[in-house]
Amino acid sequence: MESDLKQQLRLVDQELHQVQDQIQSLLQHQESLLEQQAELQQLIASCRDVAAHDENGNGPGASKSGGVNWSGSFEWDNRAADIRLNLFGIKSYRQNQHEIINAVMSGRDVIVIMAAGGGKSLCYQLPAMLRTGTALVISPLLSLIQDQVMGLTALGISASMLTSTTTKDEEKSIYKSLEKGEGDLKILYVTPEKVAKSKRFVSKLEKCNHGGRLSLIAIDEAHCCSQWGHDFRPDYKQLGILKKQFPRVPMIALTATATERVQTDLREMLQITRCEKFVSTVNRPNLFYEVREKKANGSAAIDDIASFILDKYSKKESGIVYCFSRKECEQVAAELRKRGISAAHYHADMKPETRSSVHMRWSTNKLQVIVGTVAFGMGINKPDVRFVIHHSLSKSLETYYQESGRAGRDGLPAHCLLYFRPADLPRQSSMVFAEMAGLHNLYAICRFCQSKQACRRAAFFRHFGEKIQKCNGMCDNCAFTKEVVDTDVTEHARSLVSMVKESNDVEQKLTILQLVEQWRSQTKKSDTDAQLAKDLSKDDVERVIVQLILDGILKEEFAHTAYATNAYVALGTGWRGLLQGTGNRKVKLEIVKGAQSAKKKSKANTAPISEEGMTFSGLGSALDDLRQNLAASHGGIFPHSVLTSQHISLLASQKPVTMEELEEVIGKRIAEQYGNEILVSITDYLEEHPADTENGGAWIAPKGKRAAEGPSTGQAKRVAKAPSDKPTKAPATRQSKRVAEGPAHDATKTRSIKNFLQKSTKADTDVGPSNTARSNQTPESFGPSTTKTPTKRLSLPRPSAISTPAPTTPKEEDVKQEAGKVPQSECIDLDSDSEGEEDQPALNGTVFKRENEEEDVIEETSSEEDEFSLFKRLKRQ
Ligand SMILES: Nc1ncnc2c1ncn2[C@@H]1O[C@H](COP(=O)(O)OP(=O)(O)OP(=O)(O)O)[C@@H](O)[C@H]1O
Repeated sequence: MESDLKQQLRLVDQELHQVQDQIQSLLQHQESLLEQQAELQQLIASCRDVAAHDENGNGPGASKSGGVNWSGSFEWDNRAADIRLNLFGIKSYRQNQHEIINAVMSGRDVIVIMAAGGGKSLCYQLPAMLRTGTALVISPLLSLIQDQVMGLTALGISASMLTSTTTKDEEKSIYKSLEKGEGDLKILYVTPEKVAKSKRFVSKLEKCNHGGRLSLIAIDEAHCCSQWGHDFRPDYKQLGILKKQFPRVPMIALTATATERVQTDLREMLQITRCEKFVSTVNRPNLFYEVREKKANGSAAIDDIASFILDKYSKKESGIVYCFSRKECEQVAAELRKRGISAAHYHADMKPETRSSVHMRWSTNKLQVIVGTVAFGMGINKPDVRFVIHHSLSKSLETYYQESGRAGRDGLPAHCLLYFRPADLPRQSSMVFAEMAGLHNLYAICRFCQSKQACRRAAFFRHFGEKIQKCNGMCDNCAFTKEVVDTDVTEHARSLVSMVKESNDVEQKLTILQLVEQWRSQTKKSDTDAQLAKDLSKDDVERVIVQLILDGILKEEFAHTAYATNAYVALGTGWRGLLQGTGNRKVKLEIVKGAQSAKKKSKANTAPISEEGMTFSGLGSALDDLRQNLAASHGGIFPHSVLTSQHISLLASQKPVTMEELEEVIGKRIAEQYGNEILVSITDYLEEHPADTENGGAWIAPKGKRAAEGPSTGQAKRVAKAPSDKPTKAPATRQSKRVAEGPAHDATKTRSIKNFLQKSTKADTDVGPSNTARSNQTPESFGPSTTKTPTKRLSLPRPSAISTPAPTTPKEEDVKQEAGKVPQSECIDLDSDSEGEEDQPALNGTVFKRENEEEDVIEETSSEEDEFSLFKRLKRQ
């Protein structure tokens, strides 16, 4: 009787398992359908936009909504143009900026989706300058806030922040300004916590609004509102109260990426359901995407990374290497240092002083590479990051887009390199499986990595629901020719799945790596299957297993211990179909045979320029030196706060030689601050290179490679279109024409400019026309008054000119000190040919310590508060 019942129970259990599998599979299917639905809706919306654009004859960013053509003329146009050029130093608007500014100025709520480096800040900073009162900006990280406030202060804009680092006196004066309108505070930055937790602050805001002085509210990194976004912050959820309290104040929510679902969340949470939406392309044409197979041997993998950096970035161009765990960061940084690269680790488990110092050294180009966990993320404002390397897989395509997108924010060529090894999958999956759609997102990036043929860029377009655009050879699969064989591995797959079934039947759990080992050793011994083992390398077997997981034939299962989560392989929903051969189910694997070579250039295809480093040449290089020196002598501000790379490119091509000409390129404010030095640098250069009509000193890719299209400057385009490896001729600007006409003419001209400068400097010192403006500036903003000696040739050493690493430089010593901090006991054996065994128990599964990145990020946010004063102090030193 009892045995009958037990038999029945077993049957019910079995059926329950099957039902659960089916539910799981249906849920996955539902998830993927929802995703497709969102993507299709977005595609339909963008088709409508294109149709509207065609009808109206407006540009792609033009937006006409509710009868308003945001690209049209508005009463503030002239004032806006004046502030744009003369205050912000920006010559023309980029896609959508003008329209967004018009919508905000018209009092509308707006969602802005614009890629990293696209120019989101201008969209709220410019209206903040145009409108009366104070703009409130909510930003998630102190480091971001601090950079923005410093940048604005350097431009002479009254900007402050209210954070835990604000002194009582500063707070008092900010509150007075909000309450009574004292002072002229134009932009106030706060973290979301301030809005969510400080009643006092909200009541001051109410007073500010009551007095008609709350000009607008900007929510930066707005994707943090949504649980569907990649960086959810609970405090962002509270921001809905702002619209409730201040319904008439325009709100602008900005983010680099937001799927349709995230956008819906944003609208609802911020209570701006009737807002205008401006979506710019996610395309970053200057980024070259590449996925490489990561070698199983840890040391060989680092060798690969090191030679990539040393070969292509020998001028110490900045880069980031992302790692999975803190321990891995320390080890990889130490190994890179051993290979002659100036690198330091960065993660949440470091003293605030050390973290701040690493960040500072990297920001000021004294350290080439930061090796960080994803905790080193959102706060990065450095525009000239030339490469982002992922030593380990990201957790989704979206996070990869964000993390790799920290490269090339200045619009110049940069390289995004991801090292993928299928055996890295369980490390990530054991971290994300509990997240909503965690596995679904992780498997999407695995598919991206497993593919040897599909365009990487197209994967991003599809993911973000955007129409596919040309890649122009800017990813490995489009740039390189390789023989990819679509290999039928159905038999191998069957054999692997049988093995999983057998072990599951006896309740034995297998990790991916254990399955690989067991399968290889058993098939080698088998009379019938020995050939199967010979067909595939160990790496290929790992790839087949991951492919089976991606196809739902196998699945991952997770088991918890007190300290870790273990990932195992189990039977997925499709295993029966494969084993029974129903539906002619085939399993295919893309296998690359032989070496890859660069594809022949097609009409659209440029050379993979990011294969090479990028640097300025000629006058561009002289101006690059100058901005480094000026930044250092002006209280250690960032070089791009003096001149952006776009400015340098324009100056190098247009070669202005009078203050008026210079103002046309960089605007009055920057010209007022640094104009004399810039003109001296240009005239000196022209004097020394009278025949320099070539290239104009724009950025060049060394070793004769062509540069990709840079930021939206005419010069960038011209360089990109150069038909040969020869440097491109400068456009026929006034100056280049003049130079071409004869050096004698120019020499006279440059001498007279020098005379003029000498005179004007003297006048400056005596009565100082530009002193009036400067007298209002804080010493910290503008530093020592180097503008007083413009005629003296600036010949300070060029920081970036330090070529090969010299072990005795203080910089290297710093780095060695960092190395000394890595406890030996924590170092993995990089020579072992292990499958990540350093993190695994001997027998029973893949164990990963819970050093997850979320923890890192949270820690960073809190400890960054403490770091701020340190950061400021270090910056001043
Ligand atoms: N219209 C423009 N023309 C030239 N440069 C511009 C323009 N608009 C903005 N920039 C410059 O582009 C750079 C990036 O701008 P910004 O920091 O606003 O980007 P972002 O969209 O906020 O990027 P991220 O999401 O990475 O923070 C800045 O140096 C900014 O001065």
